[in-house]
Amino acid sequence: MSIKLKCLSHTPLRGLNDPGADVVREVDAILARSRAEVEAFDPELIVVFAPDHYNGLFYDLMPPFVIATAADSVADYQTLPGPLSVDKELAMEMAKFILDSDIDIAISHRLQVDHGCTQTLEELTGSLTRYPVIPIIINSVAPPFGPYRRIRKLGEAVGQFIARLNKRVLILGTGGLSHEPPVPLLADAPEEVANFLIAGRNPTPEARAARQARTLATGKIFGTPECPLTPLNTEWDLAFMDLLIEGRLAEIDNFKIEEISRAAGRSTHEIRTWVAAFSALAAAGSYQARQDYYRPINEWIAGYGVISADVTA
Ligand SMILES: O=C(O)CCc1cccc(O)c1O
Ligand SMILES: [Fe+2]
Repeated sequence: MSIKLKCLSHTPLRGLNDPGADVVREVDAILARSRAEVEAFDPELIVVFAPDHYNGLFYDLMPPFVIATAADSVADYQTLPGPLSVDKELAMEMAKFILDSDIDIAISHRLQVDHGCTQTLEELTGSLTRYPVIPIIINSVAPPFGPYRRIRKLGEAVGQFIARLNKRVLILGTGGLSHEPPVPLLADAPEEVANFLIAGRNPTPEARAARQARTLATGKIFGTPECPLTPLNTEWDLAFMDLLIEGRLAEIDNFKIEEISRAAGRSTHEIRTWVAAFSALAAAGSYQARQDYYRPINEWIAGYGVISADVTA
């Protein structure tokens, strides 16, 4: 058994609204190094915990957790199109194991996934099909959310399953850290917006373009007084990464959803994917973790962080 973890922020504005060349080079370098590590590890399975941003999942039936036995990329922003190489049989076995562990999880036999899942896969493996993968989507964008302690339980069940496999497994978490991009809320939404949030799957190319233009326009002003959205919160991000690195996962059970939204932005809850990833790793053995990178990047609307960890025993 050999298990590695990488958690990193994603942002569809990477390459669309870049910060200065020095920062771009730094991030390119860290991603290149991460990708080389994955290549050297040669995982037999990738388990990716990811959010969805109203591309695959909508309020007509919004599940807290979904495991996919098959998944296609919606190719939003500049992400790759096409199917992911999901290990169908193993995904079903994992779903059964999770359910047997008293955790309710939805199963999709044909899930659409967005940049929240595919960007990190591409950055770390060069494609959507390089290795067998199991996507697990954790609702991080569409309130209400279950408490953080449920995310730990989900992660623990996945970690127990992985530990029995006798495979080289890479666990990924993607999203966060602090950030608040212009994602609409259902509460008080005008009818057109509500319709999109409830049943907006497979939008027209025009609707997708309009949405992406809105994200880009926000990226141009994010972090300035002109922008009403919650700014990035470096202090919050560093404290969260320290907590993970120091293995203080039990403290996450006290995380307050509304407090996090206020302090660090509504989409900060994408860190639920990091919580699940670390909980899975911790359930498989003791781990050692390191912070590879952190920088608050307004142009990308992201407290942008990268963490790696390995099971040591
Ligand atoms: O398209 C969307 O709805 C949101 C896009 C988006 C922007 C910045 C950081 C993110 O994590 C992210 O997902
Ligand atoms: Fe996101």
